[in-house]
Amino acid sequence: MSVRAKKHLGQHFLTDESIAQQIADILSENGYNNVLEIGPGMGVMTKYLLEKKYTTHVIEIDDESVEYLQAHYLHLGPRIYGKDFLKVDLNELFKKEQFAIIGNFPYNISSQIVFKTIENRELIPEFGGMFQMEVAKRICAEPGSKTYGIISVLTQAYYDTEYLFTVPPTVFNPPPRVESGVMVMKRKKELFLSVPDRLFKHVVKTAFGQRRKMMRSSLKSLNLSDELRANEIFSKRPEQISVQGFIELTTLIEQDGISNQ
Ligand SMILES: C[S@@+](CC[C@H](N)C(=O)[O-])C[C@H]1O[C@@H](n2cnc3c(N)ncnc32)[C@H](O)[C@@H]1O
Repeated sequence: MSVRAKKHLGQHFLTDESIAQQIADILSENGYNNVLEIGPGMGVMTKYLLEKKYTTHVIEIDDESVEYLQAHYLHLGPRIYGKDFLKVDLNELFKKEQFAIIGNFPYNISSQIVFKTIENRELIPEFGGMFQMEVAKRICAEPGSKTYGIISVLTQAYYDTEYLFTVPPTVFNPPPRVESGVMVMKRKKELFLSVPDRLFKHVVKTAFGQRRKMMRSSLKSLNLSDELRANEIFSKRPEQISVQGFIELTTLIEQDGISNQ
């Protein structure tokens, strides 16, 4: 028995055991006793996770895969949840204990997985696995590069990210149309920014909404004072501004808002 791949669930099963093992090995195993695998499918990575010292939890939306996992792996002790990762309450699932996330993620909900991780960062010190290569590279991109954008800044504000290696479509069944990339992120010491998350997110999204323009025009809708708009950061384009630069900019905008009231 094997699981029939369902396109709407982003199911591309990894067929190369050594890559599955390499991905299972990317977590540091420090500072937590639990690991949550998102989308285990037929468990190609799960069996390597089960050899580690932590408790392995897996969450899978597809009933057929859940049945397969129960039949083949239940005796090895994973906690299996037949649920949608995007809908589950992680605090309730882990009773406020720290856990790492790993997976060969469903590519159709990649950014949502990353954003949910950031929202729950107090629980999640480490996150690693495989995305569509372009998404993995965007998450890890540095300022000045073509791929540097909203997801790079919003992730790197809270996590240090590292792109590890590229995986070709030929090692999946069915093969995806694009290459895949494996990356890892480690939570920064400071869990909270010195500015409100919502304002930071709004500034970053507004700035990259018009990525070719200078900040002076892309942030026009924020009604900033002329004095602030004269600051040299406003003559830059968003891709030239570091994560720290965006935090400083948000501080200035917050103060400007206060002094404008
Ligand atoms: C790219 S496949 C990887 C399967 C397996 N880990 C492997 O490497 O062969 C992604 C898996 O995520 C599951 N999935 C899709 N959406 C999900 C969601 N919202 N919550 C949990 N699992 C999901 C799919 O059913 C599928 O098994």
